[in-house]
Amino acid sequence: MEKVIIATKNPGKAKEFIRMFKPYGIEVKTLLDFPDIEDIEETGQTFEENAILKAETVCKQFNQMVIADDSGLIVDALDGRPGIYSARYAGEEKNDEANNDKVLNELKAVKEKDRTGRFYCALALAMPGKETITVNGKCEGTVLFERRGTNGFGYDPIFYVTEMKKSMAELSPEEKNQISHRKKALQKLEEQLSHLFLKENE
Ligand SMILES: O=c1[nH]c(=O)c2ncn([C@@H]3O[C@H](COP(=O)(O)OP(=O)(O)OP(=O)(O)O)[C@@H](O)[C@H]3O)c2[nH]1
Ligand SMILES: [Mg+2]
Repeated sequence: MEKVIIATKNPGKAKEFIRMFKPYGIEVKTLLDFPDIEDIEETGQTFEENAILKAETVCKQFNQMVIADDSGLIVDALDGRPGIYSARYAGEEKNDEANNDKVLNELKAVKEKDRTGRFYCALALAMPGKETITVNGKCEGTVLFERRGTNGFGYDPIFYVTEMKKSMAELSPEEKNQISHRKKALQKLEEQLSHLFLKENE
């Protein structure tokens, strides 16, 4: 693979993908490079369905290999919410601060041991004339009682990563990219399609 379009308009995701693809020497463009492309309505009932929808729509428009990411935070005490509605949990305008406030508020009375959850990422790779491939990755943790850290985006400040003993927003970009749901999903894609992911010196 020489170049890939990531079908996202989320600047936080875009940054993470650009960094993750660096070692492969693969040219990455995102929809932030193509501001005229219209928003794709996420009408699916699952992360996978939405990722496929985004990847296939953009693949048709560009006739090129496209990866889409549909992701979100799943909180057990909230029956899986915000889930596929993570981006717009507190309203249509996609406000990270308001989303975090809403989750913290809903969990106000929930004890630490019951605040478990995970970030989930579904990736879909759409290729002209081929079957779309989907993979997923998860990152387990708990929801904090207040924000911690300033890195990352979205719910990162309120999500404590069990494996790292830090909030996601306290991790450096490199650290987050080693353990994130997004990285784990991309690793699975690489395992399935190793011939597309050769590093520059291989
Ligand atoms: O703290 C976070 N760290 C993460 O690593 C992360 N990954 C996803 N999310 C949340 O889930 C929504 C995705 O929704 P989503 O997949 O529809 O993306 P989006 O609408 O933001 O952009 P697009 O890719 O659709 O253009 C995002 O907006 C965030 O609220 C994350 N939050
Ligand atoms: Mg979206």
